[in-house]
Amino acid sequence: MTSTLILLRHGNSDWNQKNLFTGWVDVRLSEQGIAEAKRAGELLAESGLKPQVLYTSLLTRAIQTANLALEVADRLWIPVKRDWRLNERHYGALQGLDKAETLEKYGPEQFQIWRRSFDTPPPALADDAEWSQVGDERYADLADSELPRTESLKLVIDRLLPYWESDITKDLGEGKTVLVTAHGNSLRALVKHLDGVSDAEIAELNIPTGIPLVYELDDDFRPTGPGRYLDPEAAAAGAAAVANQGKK
Ligand SMILES: Cc1ccc(S(=O)(=O)Nc2cc3c(c(O)c2O)C(=O)c2ccccc2C3=O)cc1
Repeated sequence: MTSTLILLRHGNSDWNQKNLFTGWVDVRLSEQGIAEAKRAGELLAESGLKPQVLYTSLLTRAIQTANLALEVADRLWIPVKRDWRLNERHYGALQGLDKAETLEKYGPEQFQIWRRSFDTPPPALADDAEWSQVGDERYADLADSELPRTESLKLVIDRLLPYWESDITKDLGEGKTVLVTAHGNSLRALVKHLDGVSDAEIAELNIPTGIPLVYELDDDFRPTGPGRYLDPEAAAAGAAAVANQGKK
């Protein structure tokens, strides 16, 4: 049975505005991000797509984005499943730092290594650090050994794909239209799997915020064609903006 998958990256957040590594720090959408989420709802409504189940991470910015978009699309009533395995990449000891602080603390060489690496995580965040998630109620069901203190993109993929296989594909297998509202790196992991992007190329893939990306999937949950953004022009501009962020 074929199915439709809609990926939606949360809108701009308060820490995006401050250009801070956010990761698992639970920040809210900025006013810009709220507007982006509402626009995503308009694009969904105009497309005629009708999400039948929602998956989100445990982070407020993704949950807000989904709620705002579904409210505009008049689909707030659909069932929702939330899981940590859709969370953003954990940025370890970089959480809460901006680019300048990171360069000052670790130096440009290490900065570039991390930035370009697929499987080298930043230093682990100490359990007593200001932006640690240790003791956060939303992760109470995780064994302490399961709670990340830092992640590489590879580790994000390693924890996300089992959830894709065990949960998300079940709804897709029933022919449902599934909306996944998540984060830049967790969605990169999904797109890498769907489009067969190489380890070397994935770090250069920038998914724009607030623009639904739609895949039609076959019986094996493989795309029947390329993913399509519901606003291709805005998506191209958004992806370029994310890429240019790194050139400042
Ligand atoms: C908070 C922040 C710091 C640096 C930038 S950037 O303009 O330099 N671009 C940038 C930087 C990085 C990264 C990035 O994607 C990026 O666009 C990373 O993915 C990354 C992953 C693990 C450790 C460090 C990095 C990283 O420094 C953007 C945002």
